[in-house]
Amino acid sequence: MFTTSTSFQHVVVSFLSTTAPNLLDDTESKGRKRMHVERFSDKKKIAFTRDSLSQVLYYDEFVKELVPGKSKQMLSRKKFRWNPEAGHRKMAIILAASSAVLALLLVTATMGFFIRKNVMRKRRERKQFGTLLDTVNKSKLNVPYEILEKATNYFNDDNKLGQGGSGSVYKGVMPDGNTVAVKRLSFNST
Ligand SMILES: Nc1ncnc2c1ncn2[C@@H]1O[C@H](COP(=O)(O)OP(=O)(O)OP(=O)(O)O)[C@@H](O)[C@H]1O
Repeated sequence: MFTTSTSFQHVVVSFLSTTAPNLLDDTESKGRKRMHVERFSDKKKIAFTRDSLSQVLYYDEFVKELVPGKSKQMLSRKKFRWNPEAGHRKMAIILAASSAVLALLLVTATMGFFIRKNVMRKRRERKQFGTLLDTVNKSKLNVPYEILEKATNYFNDDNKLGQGGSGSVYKGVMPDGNTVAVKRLSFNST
């Protein structure tokens, strides 16, 4: 059922369901409770069409947007004020607020993730470096450079055993009498 009243101030609609737009059909509305609805923001223009109303009814907020009027009315023909824009505005505010909160949560979580990852990596590197340093310090091969110089006769060419990709290899005799091969690393800056 969908008609305008004689004063052309109100639109009479069948109040059937907040979720089923198809119930606006004339056949379906027969014998159902009726009420007056008027536009809150623009009473003079009866701008409702069957389409726009059915769209509005489709929203769950429809009932919440209906505010009881003040004048004397029959129970079955209650007058309501309805601001169709209010629902959208409220929805827009809720959407904006939830999006902002969600975005903030996302940014915080992402930052937290990367900070934690960085801290864990540094802790791991420190641990690994510590282990490496320990190994080198405790190793018997941790020999002072001066001893290697003496052992190889100051990296004399006569002691050279060969040439590798990262340096020359020299024969050396350690203070304890052991013969060793010493690689003298050469760093190329180019
Ligand atoms: N223990 C050793 N005893 C005798 N000669 C050695 C010894 N180690 C290396 N050499 C000699 O030094 C040369 C270069 O050895 P090196 O291990 O440096 O080769 P490389 O694998 O090419 O080096 P790099 O690892 O720097 O690329 C060898 O070809 C060999 O002649």
